[in-house]
Amino acid sequence: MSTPTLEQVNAALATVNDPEIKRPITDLNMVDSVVIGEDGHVAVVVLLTVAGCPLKDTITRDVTAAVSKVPGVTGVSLDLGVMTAEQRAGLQEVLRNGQAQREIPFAKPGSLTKVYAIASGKGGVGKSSLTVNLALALAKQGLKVGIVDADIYGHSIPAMLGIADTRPTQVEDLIMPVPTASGVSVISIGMLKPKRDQVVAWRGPMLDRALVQMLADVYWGDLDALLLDLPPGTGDIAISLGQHLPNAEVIVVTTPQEAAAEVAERAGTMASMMHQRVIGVVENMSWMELPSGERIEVFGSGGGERVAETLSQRFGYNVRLLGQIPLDPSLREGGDSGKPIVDSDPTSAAAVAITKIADDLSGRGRGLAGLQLGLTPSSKF
Ligand SMILES: Nc1ncnc2c1ncn2[C@@H]1O[C@H](COP(=O)(O)OP(=O)(O)OP(=O)(O)O)[C@@H](O)[C@H]1O
Repeated sequence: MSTPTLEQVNAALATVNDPEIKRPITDLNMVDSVVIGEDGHVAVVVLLTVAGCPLKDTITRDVTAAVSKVPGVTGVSLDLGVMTAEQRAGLQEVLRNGQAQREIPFAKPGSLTKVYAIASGKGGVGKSSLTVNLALALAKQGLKVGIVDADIYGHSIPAMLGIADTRPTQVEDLIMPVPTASGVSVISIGMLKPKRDQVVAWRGPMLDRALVQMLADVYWGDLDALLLDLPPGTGDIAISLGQHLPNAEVIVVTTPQEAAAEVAERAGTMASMMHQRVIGVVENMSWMELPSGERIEVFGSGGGERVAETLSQRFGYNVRLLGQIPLDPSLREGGDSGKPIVDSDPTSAAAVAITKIADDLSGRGRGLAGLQLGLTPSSKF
């Protein structure tokens, strides 16, 4: 067989994506050199963005597999180097694509990314569980999905996705979101703290800076959907989000309980004051199904319907009940073990309910109804 050509090897390398940036390593100037021996042995040097890049094994595996497939290749050796400061600055330039720093791509007119803010009145209603499972369900449909975990009190998203100990890679002042096994990109407010166990006692301006950092200083690439897990209640992050991303669409999570519904209505109203559109309500922990098929309504009933009706009346547009998710031990187990049920137990009742909500969301058109125009908080409510 004839010796492979440089074009063939380069074409093979162009099929390898950097796992964090999700673009071909050839576009990112990560391929430093390719030497093809007469015996068909190919020696490749790939430059990592930072020393100790957590995904170097993935890059090694993918490069070796891609080059091995080229006809005539008898062996592949791969050396990993590290980019110089100058090369990293060049990469940052490529990634920013001429865009000014500190610009939030999702806030730009014409952005095609759907931004969903998952809000709740109080903690513990399942907002984070819904966020991760909804993100995975959307990713399963082939969408490119990102999650911003902005829940300063909880920031439980990384653990729920099995990436609790992963720190994001930084290329100069651009942060790479952490990729999960399911292909969802994640950044968490917990990843911005110097130490994981540090308590966040940030107030308005610090929180605002952290939110902007997660939106503007993270390389998100082209996302179809971005999900934001907000802290419970109507605090500083909700106000900042309204100012920076007025086009975000809000999903309110509640349990069926009367008292929970009342505080959920407040969270929805807050979003509307920030000129964001509340697109629907998700009722979680709606019932528990016994092996006999009997349903026990552990937290009562009607909360989700009530919040949807109240907000519809208040805003003058239809706020739908998007779905009801039953209490399901496998959902809790999936969260605790870092393997969300939409992936690990997709036929469970809760996973089916969440997948239905994802189908509903992705089936919606973009239309003018979802676009928000104002920036300043109104005092209508
Ligand atoms: N439908 C469900 N069935 C069983 N367990 C659930 C369900 N929804 C949530 N849980 C469990 O309830 C706990 C709280 O859920 P989660 O962390 O998602 O809530 P949260 O609203 O994000 O809370 P916080 O805002 O305080 O972080 C978790 O242990 C989660 O696994």
